[in-house]
Amino acid sequence: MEQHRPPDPAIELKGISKAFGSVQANKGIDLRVMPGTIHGIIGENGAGKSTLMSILYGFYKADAGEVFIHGQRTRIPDSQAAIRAGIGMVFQHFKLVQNFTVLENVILGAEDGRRLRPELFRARGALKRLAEDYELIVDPDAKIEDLGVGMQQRVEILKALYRQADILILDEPTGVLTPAEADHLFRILDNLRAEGKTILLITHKLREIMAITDTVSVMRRGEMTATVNTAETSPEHLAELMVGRKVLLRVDKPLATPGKTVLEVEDLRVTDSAGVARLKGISLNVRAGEILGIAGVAGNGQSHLLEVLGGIRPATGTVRVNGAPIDLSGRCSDGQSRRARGVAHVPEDRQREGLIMEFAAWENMAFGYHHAPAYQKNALLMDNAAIRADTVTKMGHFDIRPPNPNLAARNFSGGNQQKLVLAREIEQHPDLLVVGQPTRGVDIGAIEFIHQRIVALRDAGKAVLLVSVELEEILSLSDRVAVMFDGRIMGERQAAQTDEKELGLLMAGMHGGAD
Ligand SMILES: Nc1ncnc2c1ncn2[C@@H]1O[C@H](COP(=O)(O)OP(=O)(O)OP(=O)(O)O)[C@@H](O)[C@H]1O
Repeated sequence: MEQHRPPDPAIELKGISKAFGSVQANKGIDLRVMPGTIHGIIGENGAGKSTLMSILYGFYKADAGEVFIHGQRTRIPDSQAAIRAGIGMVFQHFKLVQNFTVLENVILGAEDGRRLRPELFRARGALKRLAEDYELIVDPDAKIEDLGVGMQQRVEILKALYRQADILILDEPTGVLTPAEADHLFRILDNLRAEGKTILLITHKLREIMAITDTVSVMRRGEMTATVNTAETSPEHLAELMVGRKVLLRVDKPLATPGKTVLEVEDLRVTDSAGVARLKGISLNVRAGEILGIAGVAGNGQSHLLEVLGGIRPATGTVRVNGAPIDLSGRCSDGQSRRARGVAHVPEDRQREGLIMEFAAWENMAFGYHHAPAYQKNALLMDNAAIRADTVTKMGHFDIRPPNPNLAARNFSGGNQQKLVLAREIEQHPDLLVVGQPTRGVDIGAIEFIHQRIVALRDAGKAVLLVSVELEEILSLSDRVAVMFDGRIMGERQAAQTDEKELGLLMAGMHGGAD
């Protein structure tokens, strides 16, 4: 009788190692992923997930180890080789040409010496088929700059599929998506799996791992420590495998005892450079010892509110901190005076607004606080040694890895970059913390820690304004919740007296009953 040989794994890694200086980012990694499956990769910040994917995509050269694609030993010295091997990557920070159309972006780099016009014609047909087969619907003639992030991500996927990828790597694909966009992405991934494609999915969201993957591997400190069938595990078990201890998946906090009003916002209005009204008369207040959460689907004005409060976007209206009005001209230098007034700001986009990526961690730690007396040597000079020492202390408090103050911000993993910004702002013990998406890209152990620190700030009598697209985070951290829709506050609720359903209705612009 003929014996059926099991198929070769779509991806097999054997003994992959990679060091950056003294940091061993990957240590002898073995991994097998079967074709037609979705395989999740989880792990703490800095565990080495992105490094491993970069090796598979030919961005980094491994120091040791072998890659087999569908049973064939494959060398991947660059991304061209990865594409030839049928591997496609969907980046966190998209690499599309903004003023080109979707179609032009899809063929860019794939023309392969062929003539442009027939290639465009061919691509138009291919996009139509891909849209039908996988629900990957995008207008081929739209300019990238006019598309939202969810659509841009679809273009990245289309680009990979157009190049015949049958293995797709997605690194934190839902970090920038609205919940509806994330659901759509998962339908696309499901369709791709049904067609036999193999998908590697890096995410910190255990909910996503449980919902979509077949198997999941856990990385810890550069090693692959476990691989399990998703159906045989639970979020609690995965969290424990990842962090090596039990993790509280919900915040446990005492009731708030709010004091005097710290932040008063009255009739705040913003019109953007294209003349579109983004904030249409926002009024709210936050008292000492309470956390006000701002819920809302991304793009309803929350980012503009954060930027105004952070001093980097002009607005009309009134904002008072501890009773005194603050300047709303939006000049960057105003950030400094705000800090002197006890306002700390964690922007939503750590790479654009929170850090200077080429600067060392210690330089970033002084960013905005360079006038602090502890950082001054004398009237003219800053005390660099003191800033470095302070950075090391803060890195310890926030478990930032590696705890090297001289490393440039760009050489930290994404989650550790986020922790650098949070450490800088929270450790100032501000009267008012304005924080956007505090746990984006952050691992589950660090989320627990960051949540505890925000609650501790509240319990020390400080005021916190929290913006997050994660409804779970809003509900578990906030004392009061205000919902934003289309530049307005749709309603306000005590967090203990509302739920995801009611907030969801408000977030969709529907009034959910009495205010
Ligand atoms: N180009 C580089 N130079 C120096 N160190 C680097 C470089 N790239 C990554 N590292 C280090 O390698 C380690 C692994 O980083 P990697 O980005 O792979 O982690 P990760 O698991 O993807 O983390 P996160 O969940 O935070 O994105 C980290 O300690 C990081 O600081």
